[in-house]
Amino acid sequence: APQPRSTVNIIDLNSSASSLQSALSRNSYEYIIVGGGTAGLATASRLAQGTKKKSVLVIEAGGSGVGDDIVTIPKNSFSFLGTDRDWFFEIAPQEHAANQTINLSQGKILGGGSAVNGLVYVRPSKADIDALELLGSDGWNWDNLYPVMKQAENINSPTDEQVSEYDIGLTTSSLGSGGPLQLSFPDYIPLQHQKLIAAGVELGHTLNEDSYGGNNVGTHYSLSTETPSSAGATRETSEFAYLDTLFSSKLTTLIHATATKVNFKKTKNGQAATSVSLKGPDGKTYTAKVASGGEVILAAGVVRTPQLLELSGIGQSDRLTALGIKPIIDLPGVGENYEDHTLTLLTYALKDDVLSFDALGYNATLAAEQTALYKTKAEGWLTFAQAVTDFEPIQKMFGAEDLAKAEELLSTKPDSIPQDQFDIIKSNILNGEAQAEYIFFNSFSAGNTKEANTSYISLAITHVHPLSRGSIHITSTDIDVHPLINPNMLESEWDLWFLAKATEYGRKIMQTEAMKEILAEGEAYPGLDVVTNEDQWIQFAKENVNSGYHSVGSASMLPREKNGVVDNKLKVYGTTNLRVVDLSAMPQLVSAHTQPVAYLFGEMGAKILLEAEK
Ligand SMILES: Cc1cc2nc3c(=O)[nH]c(=O)nc-3n(C[C@H](O)[C@H](O)[C@H](O)COP(=O)(O)OP(=O)(O)OC[C@H]3O[C@@H](n4cnc5c(N)ncnc54)[C@H](O)[C@@H]3O)c2cc1C
Repeated sequence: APQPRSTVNIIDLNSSASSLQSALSRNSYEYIIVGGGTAGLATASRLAQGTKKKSVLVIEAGGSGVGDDIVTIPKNSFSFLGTDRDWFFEIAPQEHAANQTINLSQGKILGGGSAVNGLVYVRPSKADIDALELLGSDGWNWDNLYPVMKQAENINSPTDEQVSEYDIGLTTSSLGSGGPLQLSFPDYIPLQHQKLIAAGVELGHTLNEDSYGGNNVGTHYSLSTETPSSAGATRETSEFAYLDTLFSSKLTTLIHATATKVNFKKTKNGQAATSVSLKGPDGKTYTAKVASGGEVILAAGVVRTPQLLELSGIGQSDRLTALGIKPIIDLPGVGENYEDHTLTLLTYALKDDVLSFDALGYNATLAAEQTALYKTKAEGWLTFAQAVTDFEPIQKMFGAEDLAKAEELLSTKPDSIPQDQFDIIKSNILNGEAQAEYIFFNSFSAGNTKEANTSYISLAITHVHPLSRGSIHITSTDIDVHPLINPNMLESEWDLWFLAKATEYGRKIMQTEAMKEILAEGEAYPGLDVVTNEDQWIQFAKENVNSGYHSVGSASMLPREKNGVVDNKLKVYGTTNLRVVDLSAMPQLVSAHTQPVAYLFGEMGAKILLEAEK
């Protein structure tokens, strides 16, 4: 059960900066975790519970999500955009995508991405996980990591009512039980989302009721990171799941505290982290000291972990020197090998009697009813964020001509991807692993022809294994200046063509008999007569590509000679005691949403550190 907040040791620098100053000057910490996000809090809580040492400190730039409706109500996912829980990142103009600049909001809050994301909880495939070992990280394979993924989880099986109302099938034994992270199905699943399963089946997709066991291909109901209605139907974040349940008095968490640099001393075994500099809301700099034998663990996310490494003198020496930073470790991989899922959206109006979240905006009675239902019984529309996903391989999506074209495009390695990553992805594509994901956003989410009093739905089409690789680098020594974020979207010809074809296939899904039962005539965006041939779909993909908010790779776990930044113990090359546990260490994207991988890395970080104590 969650601990009462008064027992969880959180120091808010907004209100207690002066007491912190004295606490930090008196104490040093065996483990300092920079970033209290998805992976960071999993590592911190597990470490604090298991360590024989005395103290664990978390430094988080944002505040707490407790009592915050934007965080806790599942329906409000994505409502953090543009609020003070948002880092406001933006991707640099994308040369291969019509020079678009693209939003890359990320959570600036305890829980990080887990506090603001779409709540989708889906498992990567066995092949995605085995790729880690193939890329050079011994021991990082499905057989070893599947139990670690399960250790994070507590599956709440669908209730009898949910099974009978929605026909939910799920192999629950493929999920963990007894872990801190509550997973469940929302009380309410809109009809249009249910139809996505029927549409897939109509097109010959596999109905996969065991998508958590290593094979994720097919259409299925998928779990959300939320508690069941019987426990309030609130979002699970790493704050609520880990910090509030795996209680340890050894753990101190600073909020509204921004780490600015890790400081080192040279030893015969490499650079040793001695302290972390941080900045409070008052602009003052504080120092958190690392105790003898202690470790610093970076968990600041895919954008800000490489930023901190570079600001601390670890990265491409020339780049650092040019900015006036003294390089202490020349590590060319820092900020490289970065990628994100690419995504397009198609929008459709629903028939008059089928309603989406848009109706909450034009029907005040419905909005009031649903709010009351949620507040009193934890039921109804507000419990819902997502519940259906469909992951498809090219063999299900394409006819013979397109399959031949795919083989032809894959005969040449694109420039930015290393050969071994390319070989793995290519063989997965040809072996029938999922390459495109289809989900609905339950509202008008793209286009400019929104009619009043009309409910819409948008189909999101994601390319899950892009080949293009980009980079994230600082351009300033100021922690508050965002790094230059360039995923290099659609650089590879395969990425562009596949995203275009997968989007076109999305329209096919929307033209099934199952969809005709709920959709109004036509297509609100882009329009059935606007995009009609392959060239137009390619242009559409270029001009409309979005980020899937699933960034990885900017401080990759790879061999050093392959541009790696951390080894298979998540330790930064050239250091004795600096680790990375967030998704910057994940070297390659998966055919899944990424929070389960962040929890996996968080759990692995603690496991590795606790084993090192033995
Ligand atoms: C809008 C959105 C929707 C998404 N939807 C889904 C979904 O439905 N399902 C899914 O599986 N995944 C989803 N994701 C992706 C998933 O949430 C992320 O991949 C995952 O949370 C990343 O975890 P992380 O630990 O690497 O980083 P984060 O969780 O982002 O944690 C980084 C933390 O570090 C803090 N921080 C950064 N810099 C500093 C600093 N200098 N000092 C102190 N603290 C710092 C940040 O505030 C943050 O709390 C979504 C992401 C977003 C942004």
